[in-house]
Amino acid sequence: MPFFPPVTLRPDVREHLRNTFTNEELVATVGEEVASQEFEALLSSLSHPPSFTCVRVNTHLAPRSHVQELLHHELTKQCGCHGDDASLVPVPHPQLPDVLLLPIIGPRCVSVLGSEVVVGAQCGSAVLRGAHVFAPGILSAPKSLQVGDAVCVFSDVEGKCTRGAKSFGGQKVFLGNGVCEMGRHDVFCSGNTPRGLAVRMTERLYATPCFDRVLPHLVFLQNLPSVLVGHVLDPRPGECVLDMCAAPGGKTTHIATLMQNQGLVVALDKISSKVERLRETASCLQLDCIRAFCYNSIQAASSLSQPSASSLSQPSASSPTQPSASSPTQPSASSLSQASASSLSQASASSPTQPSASSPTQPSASSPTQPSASSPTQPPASSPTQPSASSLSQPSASSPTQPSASSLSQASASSPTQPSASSPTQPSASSPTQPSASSLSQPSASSPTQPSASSLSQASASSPTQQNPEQDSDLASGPPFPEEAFDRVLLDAPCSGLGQRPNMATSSSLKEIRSYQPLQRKLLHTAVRLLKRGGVLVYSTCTVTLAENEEQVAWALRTFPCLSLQPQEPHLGEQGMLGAGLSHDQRALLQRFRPRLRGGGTTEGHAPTPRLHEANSDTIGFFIAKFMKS
Ligand SMILES: C[S@@+](CC[C@H](N)C(=O)[O-])C[C@H]1O[C@@H](n2cnc3c(N)ncnc32)[C@H](O)[C@@H]1O
Repeated sequence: MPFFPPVTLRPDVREHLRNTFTNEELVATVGEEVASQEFEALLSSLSHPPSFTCVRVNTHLAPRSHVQELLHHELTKQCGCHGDDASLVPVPHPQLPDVLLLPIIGPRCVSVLGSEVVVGAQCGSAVLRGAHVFAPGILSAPKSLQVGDAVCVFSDVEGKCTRGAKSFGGQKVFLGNGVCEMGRHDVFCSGNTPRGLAVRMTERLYATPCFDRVLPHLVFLQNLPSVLVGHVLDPRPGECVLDMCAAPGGKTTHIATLMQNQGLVVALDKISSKVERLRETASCLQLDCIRAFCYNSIQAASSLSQPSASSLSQPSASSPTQPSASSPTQPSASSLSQASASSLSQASASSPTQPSASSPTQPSASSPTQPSASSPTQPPASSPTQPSASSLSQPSASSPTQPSASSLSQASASSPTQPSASSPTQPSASSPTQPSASSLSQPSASSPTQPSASSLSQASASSPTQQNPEQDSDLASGPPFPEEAFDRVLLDAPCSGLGQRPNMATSSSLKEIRSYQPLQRKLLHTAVRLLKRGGVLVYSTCTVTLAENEEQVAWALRTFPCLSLQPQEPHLGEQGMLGAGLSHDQRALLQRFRPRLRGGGTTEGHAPTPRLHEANSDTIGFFIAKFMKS
C-alpha cells in the first residue's frame, strides 16, 4: 500500500503523462484499465524511496568483498548501532560485480515527537534517503525553536509553505524525528543565507544510513540503473571513451574504473562548476585517465573534419541543424596533453562564455534533471558525502535523485536523494580502516574491473579499430574533436528527470518537459558523428516519458541508418514501452526501469526488509538503449 500521496504534478503535466501511459498502441495490447492502473501505480511509487541504497565500489582501489566489510564496520560505528541492524548490512548485488546494496526499511511506526519543522519537498526527498536537514532546507519552524530541541520533521508536499513561517497547515508528510543543531534565529534571521546542519535526524520513517564522510574514495552512491549504464557501455582498458553529459561524474568515474584507469575518458559538461567537481571526484577516486572539459557537447564535433559517410544522417523534418563546432573559448590543445592526475585540477577548459546548449524552450542550466552547482549557502564542510537537505529548500530544478559524484566539498542541491560518496576530507590511504591505495591498486582475480570472458570473446566483433597514441593525446587536449574519434560514446542525456525517487512534487512545466526531446536529438547527432565505425553508443535518461526514450530510439534508427540496436548485458530492466512504433524485437533490446512499489506494508509495527530480487525492479525510473555504428 502506498504510504505517501502520489507525486504532485502540474495538471497539464499529469494529463500529458497519462496520455503517454495510455497511448493507443499500449491500450490495444493491455487494455485501458490495466494501462490506467499502471500509470497510477507509477505516480504512487515515485513519491516513495526505492527498496535499496545502491553503493558502487571503487574497484580501482579495492575489491568489493573488502569494501563490504569496511562499509559495514564504518556504518555501524557511525550510527552507534548493533552490527545486526539490517539497514546497515551491505549485500553484494548478484549480477553487478561492483555493487553493494543496503535495504531501505520502511515505512516504520515512528511516533511524532517534539515541535514541528517543515522542509521543502527536495529536502524531504534527501532526508528519506539518509540525509540530515541543512538550514536552507527548512521552510517553517516554531518561534521558540532552540538548539537541542527535539523536533519532528515534515515535508511540504505541494510547495505551498512559505519560508520563515512559524507553522504550516498545508499538505505535508512525516519523515521522522531529530534534534536541532540550530535555533530558529540562526536559520531565518541571522542576516546571511543560512548554512550548515540544522536538524540531526535520530529516528527515520525509512531506516537508512547517512553516508556522510563514509569511505569517500572507496564507495560512490549511485542509483542502480546508473551503475548498469557503465556495464552496458562495457568500456575496455586502453580505449577512448567520450561521456558527453558527464557531470557530476558518476558514470564517468565508473567508466574509468571499468577501464582499470587505462586509456582515455573524455568528460564534457556545459556547466563549469560541475566540471570542477567532477575533476575533484576523479581525483578523490584516484582515476587519472579522465579529462574533463566545460563544453557544449552539441558543438563537440569539429567543423573542420569532413562530414563523412559516418554521419549518415538522413535530413529529416525533425532533425535539428548541426550547430557550428568550435567555441572561441575552447581549451588549448597543449594545455591538456599530459595525462596526470594533477593536470585534472588545472585542465580547466571551462569557459564562462561557453555558448549555451539550450534550445529556445530549454530550461536554464539548472534543469530538472541536472544537479545544479552546489548551493553557495552550503558550507564546504557540511555533509560532503551526504545529499544535503540544505541546498534543497528551494524547489530548484535540480534533480532530486541524481547522484552527486562530486560534492567533494559541498553537498549538492542537485543530489538531494542521492548522496555522493566522495569527500575532499577523505582519510589518507594509510588510515587504519582504509586499504592503502597502493596495496590495492592491482585488480584482484575477482575484480569486477576485469573484462569478463564473454565480453572478451566478443571484442573482435565490437571493438573498434586500434587507437593511435597521437590521436589519443589530441583527444585528451579537449574539444572540438574530429569525426569518428571515439571507441565508445555515452550520452546520459539531460532529461525531464521524471523517474527520480523519492519525489514528492515536481514543478516542471509541460513546455519544459517537452523541450528535452529536441535538445537530446541535437546531442545524438554529435554523438553519432564522433563515434567510430564499429563503436558503441549508449543513450540513457532518468525519465519515464516516451518522447525522451523509445521515441528517441525510433527517431535515431530512422535518422542514422548506420545505427543498429544491440543487446545489453546484463539486462535487468523491462523491455521498452509500447507507443513509439518499435517492433517487439527492438523493444526487447531496450531496458526500461519502471518504478514499482514493493508489496507488503508495516506488520505489527515492523516494516519488512526488502528482498534482494526487488533491487532490480523497485528503482528510479530509467531508460537505456545501446547502439552500434556500422
Ligand atoms: C543527467 S545529467 C548527467 C549525469 C552524469 N552522467 C552522471 O552520471 O553523473 C545531464 C548533464 O548534462 C549536462 N548538459 C546539458 N546540456 C548539455 C550540453 N549541451 N553539453 C554538455 N552538457 C550538457 C548538464 O549540465 C548535466 O550535468
